[in-house]
Amino acid sequence: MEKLFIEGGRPLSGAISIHGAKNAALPILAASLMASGVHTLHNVPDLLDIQTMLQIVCGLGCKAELQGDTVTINTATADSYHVPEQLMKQMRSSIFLMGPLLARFGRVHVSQPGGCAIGERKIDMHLKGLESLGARIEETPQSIICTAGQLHGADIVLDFPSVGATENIMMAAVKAKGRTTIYNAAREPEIQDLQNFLNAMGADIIGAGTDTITICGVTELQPVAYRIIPDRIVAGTVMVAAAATKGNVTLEHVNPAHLTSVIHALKRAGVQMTVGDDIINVNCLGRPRAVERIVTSPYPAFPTDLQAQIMVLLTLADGPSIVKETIFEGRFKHVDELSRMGADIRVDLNSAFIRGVPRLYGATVEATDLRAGAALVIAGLAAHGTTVVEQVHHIDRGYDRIEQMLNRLGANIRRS
Ligand SMILES: CC(=O)N[C@H]1[C@@H](OP(=O)(O)OP(=O)(O)OC[C@H]2O[C@@H](n3ccc(=O)[nH]c3=O)[C@H](O)[C@@H]2O)O[C@H](CO)[C@@H](O)[C@@H]1O
Ligand SMILES: C=C(OP(=O)(O)O)C(=O)O
Repeated sequence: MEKLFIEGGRPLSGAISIHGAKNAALPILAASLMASGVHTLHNVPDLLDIQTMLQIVCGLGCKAELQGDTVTINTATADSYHVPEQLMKQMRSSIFLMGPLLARFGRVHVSQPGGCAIGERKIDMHLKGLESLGARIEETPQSIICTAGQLHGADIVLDFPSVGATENIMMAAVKAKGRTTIYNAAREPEIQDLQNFLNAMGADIIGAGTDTITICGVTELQPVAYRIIPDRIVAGTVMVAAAATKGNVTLEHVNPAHLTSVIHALKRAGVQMTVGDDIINVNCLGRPRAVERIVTSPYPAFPTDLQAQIMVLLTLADGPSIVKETIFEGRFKHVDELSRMGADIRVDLNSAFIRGVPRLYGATVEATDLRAGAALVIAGLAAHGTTVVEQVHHIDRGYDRIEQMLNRLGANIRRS
């Protein structure tokens, strides 16, 4: 098992280009199955989850490879609607195969998806949505078999604006007969990216980015070339790392509009932020200011995927802060690890009460999930002494060689 060895105490400085978004690339890769032929996807990050998705689509009969940041995928040879349990278990995003396979083959055989241990993460809204479109679902603890003749449009009201359920239903509805409207849809930028990709293939979708998405069924889709949006969570992670190390970093190839809540939170923490068309400069001169309250919520509010990272900054602030997590019930696992580095945090239900300390100290800590792991890397960069982060494979799910990215900004991180 690889570990990261971080020598802390060096301010990050310089410029860095942000890679493509995992959470956009994964559903788009799955959606490419719906149009037979050769697709070219640009700005695809080289991540563990992307490799897993490529393994899955190859297992379904496609030919796919990642070269540089470009995936070429030939879906013409796809001949299976069964995703083996061992691959399903490796990531949550394996569930994105349901909508596309149902749309292409009228049948899909999967099992419960895996992914970060950050909560129960049910898939009931995905399944209810597909049922509304006319799919029949047989669910056992081992497998989910979903069949349909011709899917039909439907009005679907989500109980909660689930990102994954919105995307799965959108994909399944693209070739359904008639019109589907998803109410209380999630509004994340990755959903807009999926809409743009599907429309480029010939779908007829409007409304992504709002809470009402309308999909008019079409019969034909064509393969396309498409560029994935920048990863707003990787960008946010670097922004917090720059601030926590009192650094001065310019992020390039980002979309500042996707980061409004994060920029706002950092400004409240006293960090100087300068925003251009596709660049953001982060400059932190002194100790961060405490922030009375940060609450995670669906987009455009503060993202749960940056909750652990911003908490690190607040552990170093000049007073008390509160971070409330409203999306996932098990997303405070980094708190115990940060406490081992000298942070003063008390958790009560879904709120973390943080009392800022002047400094953190290096320790051996465990990445329990992807973003908790990223937060520990930031803590290690800001801490005095050496931090060892174990279970790095979690971090590799969402960051393309995090140590190389941060070392380009002056960090001292070794993987071994
Ligand atoms: C690949 C991807 O895009 N992952 C993102 C996606 O995950 P994901 O799509 O899994 O997140 P959801 O928006 O679906 O989950 C939000 C909440 O709804 C619950 N829920 C969800 C579906 C369902 O059928 N039933 C149900 O109860 C979940 O347990 C959770 O409490 O959005 C999350 C919330 O922004 C992010 O943290 C993840 O990085
Ligand atoms: C929770 C995350 O991803 P996933 O939904 O793929 O587990 C994440 O990206 O932080």
